[in-house]
Parts: sequence; structure tokens; C-alpha cells
Amino acid sequence: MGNGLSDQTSILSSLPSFQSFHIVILGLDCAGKTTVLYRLQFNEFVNTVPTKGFNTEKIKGYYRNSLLSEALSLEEPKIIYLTHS
Ligand SMILES: Nc1nc2c(ncn2[C@@H]2O[C@H](COP(=O)(O)OP(=O)(O)OP(=O)(O)O)[C@@H](O)[C@H]2O)c(=O)[nH]1
Ligand SMILES: [Mg+2]
Repeated sequence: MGNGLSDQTSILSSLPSFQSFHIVILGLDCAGKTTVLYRLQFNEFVNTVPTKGFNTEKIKGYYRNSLLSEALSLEEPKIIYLTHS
């Protein structure tokens, strides 16, 4: 279902890289939210268990558009809301 992510990815790609944002990732159970989070944090895929509550991470660094696109191109849809920090 990666096709549905193209709009969200283009929104992220258009953001200035020097700004900081709070990003909330919402999705159905087992949609891959935690996978995306730790893909961005560690640049690798990690084994996950179902999350109780929520995960939060502070991610620093500049992510090339291609990396972000790849991280978001998972099979289940995610809804990502961006707000200024
Ligand atoms: N095939 C496939 N499996 C994926 C993908 N993304 C995540 N998974 C797997 O799906 C399972 C659930 O991934 P999670 O990242 O834990 O999903 P989640 O949305 O955080 O789940 P909850 O915390 O229960 O809401 C894990 O076994 C992942 O390895 C994907 O793009 N493709
Ligand atoms: Mg999770």
C-alpha cells in the first residue's frame, strides 16, 4: 500500500531540513509504526513487539529524501501529522 504514501512523503520532503518538528505516526495495529520509527532512528530494521502505550524518540540528523521515502514505503498506510515544535 505504499502508493498511498506518496503525498505524505512529498510533504516531508518539502520541509526545510534545519527545522525541528514533532512527528506523530498513527496507524492500525501492526501497521509498521514502530518499524518506521526505529528505521529512522537507527537506519536499520529492528524486530518489534506490539507496543503498549506509545513509543517516543528524538531523532537528530538530516535524512536524505530517499532514505525517508524508503522508510515510509512500507506496506500498510500510516497517517502522519506534522506540527511545529
Ligand atoms: N512485510 C512487511 N512487514 C512489516 C512491514 N513493516 C513492519 N512489518 C512487520 O509487521 C509487524 C508489526 O510491525 P510494528 O512496527 O511492530 O507495527 P506497529 O504498528 O508498531 O504495531 P503496534 O505497536 O501493535 O500498533 C512486525 O513483525 C514487522 O516486522 C512492511 O513494510 N512489510
Ligand atoms: Mg508499535
